[in-house]
Formats: sequence, structure tokens, C-alpha cells
Amino acid sequence: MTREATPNVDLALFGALGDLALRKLYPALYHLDRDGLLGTDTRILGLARREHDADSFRSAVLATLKKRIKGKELEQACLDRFLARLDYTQLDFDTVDGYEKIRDWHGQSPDSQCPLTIYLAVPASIYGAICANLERSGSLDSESRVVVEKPIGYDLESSHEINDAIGAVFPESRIYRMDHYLGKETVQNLIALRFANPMFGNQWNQSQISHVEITVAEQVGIEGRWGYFDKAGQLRDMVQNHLLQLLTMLAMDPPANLDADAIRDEKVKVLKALKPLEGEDLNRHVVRGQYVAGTMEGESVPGYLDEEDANTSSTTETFVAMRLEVANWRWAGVPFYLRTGKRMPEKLSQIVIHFRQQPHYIFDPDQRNLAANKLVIRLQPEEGIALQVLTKDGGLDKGMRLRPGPLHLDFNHAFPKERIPDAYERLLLEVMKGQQYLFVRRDEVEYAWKWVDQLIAGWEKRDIPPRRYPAGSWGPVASIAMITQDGRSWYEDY
Ligand SMILES: NC(=O)C1=CN([C@@H]2O[C@H](COP(=O)(O)OP(=O)(O)OC[C@H]3O[C@@H](n4cnc5c(N)ncnc54)[C@H](OP(=O)(O)O)[C@@H]3O)[C@@H](O)[C@H]2O)C=CC1
Ligand SMILES: O=C1O[C@H](COP(=O)(O)O)[C@@H](O)[C@H](O)[C@H]1O
Repeated sequence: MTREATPNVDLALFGALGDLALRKLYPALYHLDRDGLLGTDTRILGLARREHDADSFRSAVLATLKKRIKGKELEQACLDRFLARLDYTQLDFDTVDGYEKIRDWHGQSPDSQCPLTIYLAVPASIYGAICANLERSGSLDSESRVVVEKPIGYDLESSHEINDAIGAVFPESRIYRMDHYLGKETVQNLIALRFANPMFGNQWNQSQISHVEITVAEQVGIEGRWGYFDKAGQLRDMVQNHLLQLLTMLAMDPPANLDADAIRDEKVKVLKALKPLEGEDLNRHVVRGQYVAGTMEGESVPGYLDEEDANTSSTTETFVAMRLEVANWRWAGVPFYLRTGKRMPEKLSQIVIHFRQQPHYIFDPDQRNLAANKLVIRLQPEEGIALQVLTKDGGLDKGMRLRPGPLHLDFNHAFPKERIPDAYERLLLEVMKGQQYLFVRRDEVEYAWKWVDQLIAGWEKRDIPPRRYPAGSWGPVASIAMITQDGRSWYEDY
């Protein structure tokens, strides 16, 4: 099958020297270029307030590529082609002066049809001002697009303001709200797994599934982002967006087709059906944690309150675990256990679907807890899907003992020649193609905030402080007790 060429775009990158751009965006764009997935005339304009000319900017980008891309993937011809696409303009984003340079740069595109694509790799608080300045300077036309990063705001009210400000300049059909978890290979595979395999699709409900776990464990701490993170906390930084997005992909009803709005309509229904966590449930079904000093891979690491720039009386959570429910026909009575935290023993993002046991059990009573299938969907590291099935333990002396074992699809082994692309590669490519199904619609952001706001209001009212957990552990002991009280445990076959 011949591959369709990616349309050309003029990508104007605000925040061109920031952490996201350097760590994620240039490596992703380089890989796209190397794989022949950038339009021949695609160009990239870096915008930041530091002084640079095109050459010194290219050197900064080259340095980050050398640091982040494996040696054999750094090919001189590709590097030359990629760097030649880059240009730079120094700009203070807050005032309209200088924005005309973006208009002029776009006017020089060799492809008069290519859309100006604005990428806002900057704090959400200045999205509105940038959009207004772009419009005032006459840089935009009816094809221009904007890509914005999460989190959109700090709560429902601030997200309304930000979305209104972006929406005053761009229609929803040209706004691409990033949630990079939606670009991860295995998350994409959830759609295929659920809707292409009747074996799973027909079982995907409360009559066959007893409970679901979503774990997003990070090894990193605050990485110099204390100023941002302390205002947000793990609930706003990770749950409001990434974990709730994973939940919607898992729990949504089948969309009528793969159109962006067909999928997003179904995701919104899940967010609307989330049962509020309030009253006594805030104590029983939610655990907040904050890491203290501990050991990671044999090295001592400081606690959250000892990190650079820390305010030593902060009560911001760096870990959260919760049991939540989706109150609809498909999921009535099925708990979803979520946990995510910084400074955990390993980087691990995985979903575990626990299927119900057989109605009548005939094997060894001691093995009763084993006797159910689990579907383990691993997002990172080592993307893959494993179905835990039970077989007879081998050997003559074991009788009818059961043995759990995986039917395993490890993407790296199953498809060894295919490099698994980073989430940003896929999402940038979809922006260039003008396809929105992997981006978050405004109402999704707002329903997610509504649910999170109500939870935070409950914490504040009850003044629930975070529980301490040592860096390098799986979070506060209370997060284990939270699931144990339901007679279950976090899946541990890491
Ligand atoms: N970093 C990450 O891994 C992730 C980031 N995000 C989101 O991406 C966005 C960018 O994050 P990140 O790269 O970490 O942030 P950084 O602070 O590292 O980068 C932001 C950049 O924007 C520039 N900037 C900010 N305000 C202005 C202004 N008024 N005029 C000119 N330049 C300005 C800063 O310039 P200067 O250095 O001169 O201050 C800085 O280079 C945020 O919305 C964040 O929430 C989302 C997911 C992951
Ligand atoms: O959006 C964010 O995500 C990262 C985790 O992303 P991952 O792809 O490495 O799992 C998190 O560290 C950061 O705090 C958050 O803003």
C-alpha cells in the first residue's frame, strides 16, 4: 500500500527553548523527518525570548538531538535536512510587537496552501494573550491551527477562561488539545483490542469484569519544576488529564465510527457518569501522599520538601490513589482503582482488567483467589498486552493444581523491526494531517475539571493532609489498605 504524503505545515513553536520543546518536540519532529513523514516543504519557526539567530538556534536543537536520540538513528543527511527546516525569531509573547514576523515568515512559504500551525509549549496562563496577539498581527487565516498543552487551567473556572480566549480566535475544529497519553501506542491499541476483537468487546462490562486498575508510576521527582508542580499536585498534573483520559478510553461505549466526534462523544459520556467522591468516601476511597527522603536504585534522594526551591510547609500531594465508579449500565458496581505518584520504585504505566470468576469453582480451595483471568495492558516501559490464563500445573505429582501464565503480546518482540514511536511523533503527525480524534475536546476538559474540583473542594473542607511515603516505595500504606478493604490487592507481577 502506498503511503499518503504528509501535508506541508508551517509550524510556529512558542516556547522553543523550553523543557517540552527540547526534550520531546524536536526529537519527535526529527524522527518524523527521518521516517519520511514530514512534508517536503514543512518548516519550523522557533519563538522564545532569548537572543539567538537561526544558526545558534540550530546548534541548540542539534545539541538536544545528540543527547536524546540513539547514535544509529542520528544520520547526518537527516540531521542536515531537519536543521535546514528551522528558523528562529526572538519574541516577547506578551506584547503584539514582533508578531508580524510570524506573518511575514509564513508569507514566504514555498507552499501557499500550507497551514500555519501554532504550537503553544508555554504555560496555559498565556495561551489567551498569544492567540489574541496572533490575530491582531494579522498572522492567521481560515486554515490556521493551534496546538495547546495540558493542563488547561487550574480548575473549571480558569479552564473556561483559557478555552474562551483560545475559542475567540480559533474554532474548535482547529484546536488540538494535547494529552500525550493518547498518543502512546498501547492506548491506541485499546481501540483495536476492544472494538476489533469480539472476544474482548463482548465481555467488556459489569457482568464479566469485577474491577479495573490503572497505575501510572513515575520514578522522577519534581525535576526542577517545583514552582509549577506545587500549585498543581499530582491530581491536577496527572489525574485530571492522563488518568481520566485512560479511563474514558477503557470505559466508553463503542463509537459509531472512528471520527473524532464519535469517539469524543462517547468519552464525554463516561466523564459525565463519574460518581462524585464526597463525604465519607473521601477518607475511605482516596489517599493523598507526599514523598519524603528515601532510596531509589541504591541512591539516596531528597524528600519533596527538600527539593530545590521548595516551600517547606507545602501540603501538595505527589501521590494519589482512589477508587472510583462509573455510574452507568455498563459499569454499575465495578470499582476502578487508580494510583499515580512521583518517586516510585519504577516507571510503570499499566492497566489491569480483572475478569470475574466462574460461577462454580471446582479446583483446590487454596487457589480460589487465583482463579480469574486478567488482561494486563502495559503502556510503558515495554508496551504490550498479556492475558493471564489458568492452565494445569505440569508434572505427575501436582494433581489438578492451577498455574497462571501469560498469553503475551510484547510489541517489541512481536514486531521487532518496528520502532515504537514516541507519543509526540504520532500526535504531531495527526496535527499535520488535520485529524482530531486523538485530541481532547473542550467539553472533555471541562467535565474532567468539574469532577476534580469537587474532589479538591472536599479535601479542602476536611483539611486532609498528605500521608508520607518514602521515595522509592509504592506510596503510602493507606493506598494498600484502600484496596484491601475490598478484599483485593494491587496487581504486582511487574
Ligand atoms: N515539560 C513537560 O514534560 C510537559 C509540559 N507540558 C506543558 O507544556 C507547556 C510548556 O512546558 P515546559 O516546556 O515544561 O515549560 P518551560 O518553562 O520549560 O518552557 C516554557 C518556555 O516558554 C517561554 N516563555 C514563557 N513565557 C514567555 C513570554 N511571555 N515570552 C516569551 N517566552 C516565554 C519560557 O522562556 P524563558 O525560558 O525565557 O522563561 C520557556 O522557554 C506547559 O503548558 C506545560 O504544562 C505538558 C506535558 C509535559
Ligand atoms: O504531563 C506530564 O507527564 C509526565 C509523565 O509523562 P510520561 O510520558 O513520562 O509518563 C509527568 O512527569 C509530568 O509531571 C506531567 O506534567
